[in-house]
Amino acid sequence: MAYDAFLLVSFGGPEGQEDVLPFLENVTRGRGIPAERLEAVAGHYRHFGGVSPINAQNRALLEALRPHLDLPIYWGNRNWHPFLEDAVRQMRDDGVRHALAFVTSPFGSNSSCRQYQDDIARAREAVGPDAPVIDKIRHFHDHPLYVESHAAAVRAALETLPSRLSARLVFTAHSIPTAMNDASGPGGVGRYRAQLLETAALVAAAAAPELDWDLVWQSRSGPPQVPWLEPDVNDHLEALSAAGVREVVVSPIGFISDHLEVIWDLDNEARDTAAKLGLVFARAATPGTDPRFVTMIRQLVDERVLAHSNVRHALGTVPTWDFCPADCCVSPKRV
Ligand SMILES: CC1=C(CCC(=O)O)c2cc3nc(cc4[nH]c(cc5[nH]c(cc1n2)c(C)c5CCC(=O)O)c(CCC(=O)O)c4C)C(CCC(=O)O)=C3C
Ligand SMILES: [Fe+2]
Repeated sequence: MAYDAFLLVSFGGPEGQEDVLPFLENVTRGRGIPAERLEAVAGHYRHFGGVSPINAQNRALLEALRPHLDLPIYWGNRNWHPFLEDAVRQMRDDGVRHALAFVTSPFGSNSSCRQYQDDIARAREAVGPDAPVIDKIRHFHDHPLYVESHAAAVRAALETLPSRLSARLVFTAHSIPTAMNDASGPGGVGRYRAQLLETAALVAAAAAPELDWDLVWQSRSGPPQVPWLEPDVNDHLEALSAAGVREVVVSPIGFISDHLEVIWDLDNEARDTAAKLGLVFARAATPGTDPRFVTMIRQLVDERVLAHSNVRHALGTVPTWDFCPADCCVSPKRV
């Protein structure tokens, strides 16, 4: 396939106190998030001066990628500047015809895949008929370099523990409504949780096959009466402590960099929970600009540009594809 641009597509985050509320409005418009939850999340951003770490992390990723890509690079977010629509307009003005998009989430679900594709479609529509065609790069939840990047971080975190032999690995990902999980994948097969279980198993096997591990969830939102994936990481730490576990490594395999959810919900909240329980707690790093992760992106681009569809680096058995079927992760839209 002849691509003439690379587009990084991400979530976006506020870059100052005055950005916090308009950003949260963009994220939660029509989504029924309770006011108390929004207040709390606004407080997390305010705690860091109203600055989300995510935009700086994307800038750093683009700088790390630049020497590895032969294509012009663009960047657009769903929820904050630089917006996707502006990036698509710039591409159009620069004469780009067919861009390849890397979305900063490895997994399927309405929130982590379909929503990004819908937003790309909306941005193209806004720009008009001469907007470039934009293809999304496939899921990479079991790419050997995604797995190895997290596994190396788990090994490094284990090194910091007094007695790594009795440690428990606790893998975390962003919780989503159970109905959204059930509807993820073609025809609704619970693909989000299935992919995360596969990532967790692969990272555990690569990092410390002798240790027990669990997959749990973090950063639940939404109204309390709507069921989301459980258990929450904090509840799980209590259960582990009650069962006699003394040391944990928490590895956020659902995140590619240290988003606000990682630095607040894990480094503040979960760490506090662990401290109250007397658990030794180490948080494993996310890929960020790890050279393995950067190389993975290069490989995913090559996979599409060279159209060597028989060369798909993948360690697991949950299938991935270049173009999502029309019925993938569509319904229910939002709960
Ligand atoms: C699966 C998933 C990912 C991982 C995949 C991906 O990366 O896309 C993710 C990432 C992120 N989520 C983020 C921020 C927020 N997510 C929210 C709300 C929600 N997230 C959801 C799911 C996910 N979210 C859902 C189902 C909701 C409910 C509303 C809805 O149905 O859409 C809210 C509203 C307040 C609240 O938390 O209630 C905020 C502020 C940021 C930026 C962080 C930063 O600034 O560093 C990032 C990377
Ligand atoms: Fe989110």
